[in-house]
Amino acid sequence: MNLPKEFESKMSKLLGEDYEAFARSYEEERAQGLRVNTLKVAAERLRDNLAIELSAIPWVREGFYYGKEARPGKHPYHEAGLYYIQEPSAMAVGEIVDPQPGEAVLDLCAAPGGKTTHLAARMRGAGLLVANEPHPARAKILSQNVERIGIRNAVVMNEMPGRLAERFPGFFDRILVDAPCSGEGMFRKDPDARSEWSPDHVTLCADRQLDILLSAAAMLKPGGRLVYSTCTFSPEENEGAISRFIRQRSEFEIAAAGAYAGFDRGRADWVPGPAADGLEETLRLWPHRIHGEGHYIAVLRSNGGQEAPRRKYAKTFSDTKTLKDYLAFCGETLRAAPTGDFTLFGEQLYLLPPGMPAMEQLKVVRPGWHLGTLKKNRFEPSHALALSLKENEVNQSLNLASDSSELTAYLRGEALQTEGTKGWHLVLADGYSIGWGKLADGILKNHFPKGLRWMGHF
Ligand SMILES: C[S@@+](CC[C@H](N)C(=O)[O-])C[C@H]1O[C@@H](n2cnc3c(N)ncnc32)[C@H](O)[C@@H]1O
Repeated sequence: MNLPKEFESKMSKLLGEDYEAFARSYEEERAQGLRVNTLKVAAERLRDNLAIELSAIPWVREGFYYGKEARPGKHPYHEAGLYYIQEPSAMAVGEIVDPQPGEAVLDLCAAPGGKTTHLAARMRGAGLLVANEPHPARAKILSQNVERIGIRNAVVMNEMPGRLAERFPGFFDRILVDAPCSGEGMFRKDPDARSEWSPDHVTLCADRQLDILLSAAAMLKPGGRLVYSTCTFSPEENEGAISRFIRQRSEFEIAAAGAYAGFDRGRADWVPGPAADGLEETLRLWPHRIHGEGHYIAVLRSNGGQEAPRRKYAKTFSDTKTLKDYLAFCGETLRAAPTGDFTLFGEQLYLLPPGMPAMEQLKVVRPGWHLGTLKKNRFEPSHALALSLKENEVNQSLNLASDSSELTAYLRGEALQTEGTKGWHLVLADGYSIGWGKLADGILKNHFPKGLRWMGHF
């Protein structure tokens, strides 16, 4: 593989006798992984049911390697959100953030959503997860992944970290900064990272990382946990960024990130400038030591900072007049109506996660659990609602085998012939929700979203 020359000589100086093994790893096949969405299915169960050979990734209990011939992205279970395809080393980050149900958690650089979807599964639908991504097109992809994975308690935003810091001082229990970086750890996977690399780009990334960390710090509760990760090797962006940050925010200290077989320790001796205490508690993941790409992970704990001021909560409503058609839909279709703090964006009805602060003047892509559209005199359920429901939560469903021609026809957008009660039916693949259909006179009208439909190449 053609690597930038200056990168090679820098790594050779840093790694010394390890450099040869490191360089050889670029000639090897990269690892491919999927992480089971435990909001929907237990890891062992998916492993038993998916006709793809999976082997355990040692550092994450719901993560598996799959072989290079397998195409898990083209399986109905992927459409049903039963797993997220994620680079194996990246799965260590969610494991180390370790969010708990009921907490307020921020994923500040979140697209396309690998870590967001991991954090959500660990939160088990309880608490508030804010997933933010400043790049608009990437924020949209993040939002689609939140939908597919069936997350009910996430708000997706499209803001710069500084704007969020003004609005959420001292608010979050845990924050993840999975920072934009020079991507040296992804050279095997991503040719663009190779062609964009330069020493100046490394410096630019390091300065931006410091800015993002300072914004994140302002949003953390006293005693909160801030996890910083990159997919690069450069000390400037890793131990260096952490050291510069702690010099500016002395109430932070490095906390132990844990010990995992094959993971190395951070290197204080590589820091350009004064090094923070405790860098040996941070983690370096090397492609020549584990079956995964390069990563760096640091855990920071705040021992001071700002208490959250009293805040304004997001505007909600609960009048049954506005909700009439929604409640009628729930009565017919669902065993229990989702209730809580409702909000309307145009005619789109959402349930806010509990404790969500006011969002005025912020760019919000998804303000919570999307229930559907309040049309004139009727309610149309959303794809997000379908993907977050289980078979035992609906009155009518149509369960199709994942390898059946009926399911393929459904995923292509075709209507299906079936008998049953008139009205909305949750369509399932082997018992896992995949979309809506509306039945009348023996024909199930297809409500699988047009943009997701399977075309000829499947
Ligand atoms: C490493 S990627 C995040 C990957 C994501 N966490 C995941 O697991 O799927 C970094 C993200 O940060 C975003 N980003 C770029 N500049 C940023 C900034 N100034 N503040 C926050 N995020 C930024 C990028 O657009 C990119 O989506």
